Amino acid sequence: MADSAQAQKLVYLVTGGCGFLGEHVVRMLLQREPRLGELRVFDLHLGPWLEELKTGSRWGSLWRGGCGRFPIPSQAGIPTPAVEQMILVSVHMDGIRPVRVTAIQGDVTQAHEVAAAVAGAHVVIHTAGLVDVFGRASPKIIHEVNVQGTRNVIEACVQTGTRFLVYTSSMEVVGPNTKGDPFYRGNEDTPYEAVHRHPYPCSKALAEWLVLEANGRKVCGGLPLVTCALRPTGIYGEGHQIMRDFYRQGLRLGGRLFRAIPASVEHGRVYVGNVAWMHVLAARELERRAALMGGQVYFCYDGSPYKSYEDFNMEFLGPCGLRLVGTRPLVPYWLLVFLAALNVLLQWLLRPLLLYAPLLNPYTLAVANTTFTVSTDKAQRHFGYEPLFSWEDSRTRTILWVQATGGSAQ
Ligand SMILES: NC(=O)C1=CN([C@@H]2O[C@H](COP(=O)(O)OP(=O)(O)OC[C@H]3O[C@@H](n4cnc5c(N)ncnc54)[C@H](O)[C@@H]3O)[C@@H](O)[C@H]2O)C=CC1
Ligand SMILES: C[C@H](CCCC(C)(C)O)[C@H]1CC[C@H]2[C@@H]3[C@H](O)CC4=CC(=O)CC[C@]4(C)[C@H]3CC[C@]12C
Repeated sequence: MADSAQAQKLVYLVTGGCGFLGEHVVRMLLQREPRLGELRVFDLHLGPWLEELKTGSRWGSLWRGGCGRFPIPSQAGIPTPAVEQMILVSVHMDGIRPVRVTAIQGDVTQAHEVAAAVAGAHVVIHTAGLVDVFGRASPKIIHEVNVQGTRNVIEACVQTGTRFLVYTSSMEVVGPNTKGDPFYRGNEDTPYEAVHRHPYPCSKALAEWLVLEANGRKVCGGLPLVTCALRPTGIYGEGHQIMRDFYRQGLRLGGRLFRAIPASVEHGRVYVGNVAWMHVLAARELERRAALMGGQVYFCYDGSPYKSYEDFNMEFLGPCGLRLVGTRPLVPYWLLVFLAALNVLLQWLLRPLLLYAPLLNPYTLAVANTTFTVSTDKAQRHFGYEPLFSWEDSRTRTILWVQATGGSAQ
């Protein structure tokens, strides 16, 4: 990748580009990546928001320009997945410039679809994943999407000559572990016994390992692949479905939520805009700092305060009119453990009839009830990451989003 913005226009691919985080990564690239020439947005479900980009009708106006539907040519005989292209004029930080946005409806578990999307890309940001800790999907599907999907992305890079891969990992790769050991303000080198049983963290850990292992592999053309993995803590912000679920639950309960977790348990959280910014920066710096960044992991963090999961949510839900009842948990912990186990049983019994997947289960209870916070400057030292959004900004943006969409079906 060349240094000047004029010298080379780069092709970026964002897998999972229509998800909660992926959408923010896409928008961040359009706003803040001066060398962006083409942006490929790959997702199983494209959703309506890409269309809305053209009119700028969601989260502020970014866009002007036209759109056309036409197939991209099949690369090296590989059949292409469903593709829509838009030539858009992005209002970038440093001026107005054309960017080709290519929406690709595809499945990361299908190697040929991934290869077609990756061919010709300079950088891949792989955020696609199945985020399920509620038992909605089977362990097999979680493994297929998160592990086999990641393997397909790596192999596609190797086959097609794409050299730079940023992977969205998770704090869950480290913990909380099955013993519930606290991880207090830890960094990437803090010793911690990472032991998992749940399919989601197991799959993320395996996928992260694949990505890091692939660093240095020769891609088509003979140059080495450069990879790194970012490990966000619990992400919040515009588009966070669980936050909206809690808001709606609070409204149903007459404007109240009931404390279940002690206020002393700290749970790490990070604003989605800062997670997106960290991805954009990491992707940008991977070539220049390949020796330093290649094969590395980075916790993804910002200035969000260390609080319990519920107290943190109240930073947004409070200004939206909800109240958290109780300074201490209202039900004893043993009862929560019992209810969580009961939910597992009910999920199993009801499975032939319906999908019962409540928020409370033994895994989510353990995660919410175990201190896990990070404090590190590794990303700052390695590629100059500083949060783009202050805590006040992040909070305001999230509150406005909850207020705007909390009661609607959006
Ligand atoms: N939400 C959170 O708190 C955290 C999320 N992460 C990671 O961040 C990434 C993004 O997560 P979110 O945006 O929260 O989830 P999300 O569910 O909103 O986004 C994931 C996207 O991947 C797409 N996808 C799923 N299966 C696919 C497949 N087979 N082929 C192509 N696309 C597929 C989905 O359609 C969705 O748009 C995931 O890899 C997740 O593991 C990491 C840490 C915390
Ligand atoms: C749903 C949980 C809160 C329920 C509280 C209860 C049991 C009292 O009703 C959420 C608590 C912690 C969340 C997880 C955490 O933020 C880390 C995550 C990282 C990821 O990579 C994916 C999402 C998640 C597992 C996140 C999921 C919801 C919680 C378990």
